[in-house]
Amino acid sequence: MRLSVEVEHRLGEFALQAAFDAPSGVTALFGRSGSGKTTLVNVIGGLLRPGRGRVVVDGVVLLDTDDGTEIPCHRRRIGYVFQEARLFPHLTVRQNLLFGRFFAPRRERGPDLPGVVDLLGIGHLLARRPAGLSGGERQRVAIGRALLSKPRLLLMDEPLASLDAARKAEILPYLERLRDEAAVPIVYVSHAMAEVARLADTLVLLEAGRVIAAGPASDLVSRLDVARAEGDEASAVLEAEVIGHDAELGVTVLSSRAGELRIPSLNLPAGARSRVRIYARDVLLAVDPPGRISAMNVLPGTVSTIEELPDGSMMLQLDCGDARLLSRITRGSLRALGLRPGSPAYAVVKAAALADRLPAI
Ligand SMILES: Nc1ncnc2c1ncn2[C@@H]1O[C@H](COP(=O)(O)OP(=O)(O)OP(=O)(O)O)[C@@H](O)[C@H]1O
Repeated sequence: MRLSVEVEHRLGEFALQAAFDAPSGVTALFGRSGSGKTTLVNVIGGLLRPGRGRVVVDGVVLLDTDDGTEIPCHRRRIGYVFQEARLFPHLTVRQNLLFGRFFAPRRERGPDLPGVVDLLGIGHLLARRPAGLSGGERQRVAIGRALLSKPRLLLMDEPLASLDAARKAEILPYLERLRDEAAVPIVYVSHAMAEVARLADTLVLLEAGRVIAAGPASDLVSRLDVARAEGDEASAVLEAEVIGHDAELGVTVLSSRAGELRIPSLNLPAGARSRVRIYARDVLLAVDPPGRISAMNVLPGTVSTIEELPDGSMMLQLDCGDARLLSRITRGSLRALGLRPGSPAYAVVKAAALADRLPAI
């Protein structure tokens, strides 16, 4: 499956001129408020006809203004999940879910009610009405309803934005399951890097109506321009695989493109995949291999870029193995270490810094 989008559109003062291509999986549209994310989603979904545009999902042309192709919104087979769940208040959860199924083309393959209920963990809610659900539960039902319409694409516009931190944490693992188990591509709008780092396979960065970068999320998150915008939250994201556990040391060992990582024990079997988000503020640098040290992760690398941040601190990008890490240190530390682009250095990260960065399973 591939998603291909090209749009040119004016809205008053605002000009959207954006194009991107994405493979299957989760494609995050990421950018500040007003950068054009929702406008782009509305074009994909067919709620807005752009001045010029082409939208192709899995080889099916949904829109091509050049040759006049325009499949109407209700026939695009696109599932929507908005910031608020928008469930029918007078219907039970089961009836809300079945409402989604009502729109599913009979001949198409897709998830069934028991499969969706199991995927989203909403079996115990089926007889309830939306008013009796938490915000996170409501969103899970809204996702289930969208999935049961057998969409060829799921559009999620800031689905977690109206939830508090605890509800976000509760729902994220379900979104991960959705990504990993349901064969539906997802376009996910967000301006929260924490969500993007956890969920996105592809990242499309929007700024003032333009795509400033698009590509694999793990490569883009650690780019300096992204890091600059993220400030204290700047990070690198590594895809990792569990190699094993050391019960005595209380750690789980993961392999990643940057090298082996040790993190506090995780309840995952060997071979399981996980993502690790490493914040620039948690990465210390050493010129020589540190000797006796409490930090469990020492990753050799080479400094590739150094940049001063607006607050006077320094952001260094480090090539470690096949991956890129970020480290934020003071100007004084940089001077003391004498690091320059091309200098070898060791990235030092304590295991505990990686503890709460992992998906709860
Ligand atoms: N009908 C309209 N007329 C004029 N300008 C509009 C109209 N609708 C949206 N805009 C402008 O287009 C720009 C992009 O809006 P859009 O909603 O796509 O941004 P966004 O990235 O989704 O923002 P947010 O994260 O706040 O939802 C904004 O500057 C907005 O003010």
